[in-house]
Order: sequence, then C-alpha cells, then structure tokens
Amino acid sequence: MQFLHSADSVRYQRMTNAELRESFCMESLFERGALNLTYTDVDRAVVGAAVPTAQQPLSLPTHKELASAYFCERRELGVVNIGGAGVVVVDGKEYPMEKFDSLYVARGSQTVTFASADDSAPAEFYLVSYPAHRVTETVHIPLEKANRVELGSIDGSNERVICQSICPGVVDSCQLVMGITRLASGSVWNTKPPHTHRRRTEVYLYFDFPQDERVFHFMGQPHETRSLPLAPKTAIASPHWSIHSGAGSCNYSFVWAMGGENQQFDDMDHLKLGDLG
Ligand SMILES: O=C[C@H](O)[C@@H](O)CC(=O)C(=O)O
Ligand SMILES: [Zn+2]
Repeated sequence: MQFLHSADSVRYQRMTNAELRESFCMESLFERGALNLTYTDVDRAVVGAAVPTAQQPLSLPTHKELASAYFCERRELGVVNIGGAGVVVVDGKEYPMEKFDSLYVARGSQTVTFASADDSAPAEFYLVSYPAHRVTETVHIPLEKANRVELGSIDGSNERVICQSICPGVVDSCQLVMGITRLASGSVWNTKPPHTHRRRTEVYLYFDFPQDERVFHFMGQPHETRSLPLAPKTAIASPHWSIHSGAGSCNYSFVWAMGGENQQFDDMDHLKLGDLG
C-alpha cells in the first residue's frame, strides 16, 4: 500500500507542478495483473485499482495500517468497473460487473476478489474505501439503477450526465457517496462553475479519453488556483479547502467519490468563475 500525504492550504501555494502532482495525484493505480492501493489523508480514503487477468483473480488484502483481520472489517468499499466485463465475489457471492457498473461492499465483508471475463479487455476495477461505523448491505448497482442527473449545455461546453450510483436513496452507505460523470461529445468542462464543500473531501478519477489528450484539473483555494494536466486513469485528491473542476482537451468521463460529515450531494458552496484567482 502506498501513502499519499497531501500538502496543506498554505504550502501548496509555493509548490511546483511536479510537487503538486506528487502530493495530490495517484498516477499508477491501474496495472495489469495487480491490485494497488493508496491510503490518503483526505478523510482516510483508500483509493485503488484491481486489473485482474482472465487466469488470475485478485484478492483485496488487508494491511498493517488498517489494523484489521480483513480489509472491510471496519471499512466500506465502493467499486466502479471502468474496463471490460468482470466479476467481483464478496464472501462467495458473485456480482457480474459490466463497464460502468458499481458495487457497494458493506463493512464486515470478509473476502473480496476481482476477476476478468476476457483477457483482451480486462475488467478495470476502481476502488474507494472509507471507515464505516455500522454494518449495511452489499449492493450491486448497474448503471441504469443509478440516479441520473443531466446538467450543463453544449453552449457552456459542459453538457454532462451525473450518475449517482452510491448515494442516499440508491444505497444505504455510511460515508461513501460515489458516481460517474460522463461528458457529451464536444463538452469538456466538469463542475462548472466550481465549488468547495468543507464538510466532505472528494477524489476524482479521470478516464475514457485518448492517451495523448489531457484533462486540466483545477485545484487550490478559490483565490489561488492551480492546474494540473492529467493523463487517463489519474486520480486526484481534493482536501476540503480545494476546488475540484476540470477542462479537457476532449470529452471524457470521471468517477467522483466523497466522504466526510454528510452525504448530501447538493450541499456545495458554489463559486462564480469571476471569484477565482
Ligand atoms: O460534489 C460533487 C462533485 O464535485 C461532482 O459530482 C461534480 C460533477 O460530477 C460535475 O458537476 O461534473
Ligand atoms: Zn465536489
């Protein structure tokens, strides 16, 4: 397991882009045949990815720093498949996972394994976990069962669909709120205008765009923003003081995940673009 020590709201202002990247980004999560985890200091989110080959399923391990007999002993886990078809097995129960399907794995689940159906298009499971205070139920959420929110317009270059797959009303989770936002062809802006929410921290994973394109992710306090050009399959952590918004060189998708004080998706402190510095 890797550890991400993010910089504070003063120190980030004096950092180079390479230092910002090292402090906020997770760039090598997706590795064929491997399960990689990063323990962050944003609300103790553990962020990871599992890319099993068709021959070799991968199991979710625990770690000394979790101080638990198994990973989900006191944690909940959200899984979104951004690759080919696969299966997640939780305590012996199989959940087939198409691309864009989500799985909520409840606290108390003892074994979690990830498998791919086809080696030529392996499943790519993106993982976000938070500490969980109570035992709930494991739930599979196909994309069509997610809350669908259409936002933005082609004129604003931000036409997009937000699919809230792990959120109140869909899944009874503890802290985790998670989903997928997909931009329409010709739209490049997410979270426009940007916002903060001191109550929750958030992690974005950008994907579904060509290797040589980039999403310019905007971070920092509203009066002192920075941008980082991100390659596909890069995750970036947003502390509570940071905006989290982006403009791509083409359209793309991203998985967002939040943990913290509440689970109200709409509880945001909205900013105007003119307020940004
Ligand atoms: O707090 C919520 C998150 O920042 C995202 O869900 C926003 C988003 O997907 C978008 O507007 O494009
Ligand atoms: Zn947000």
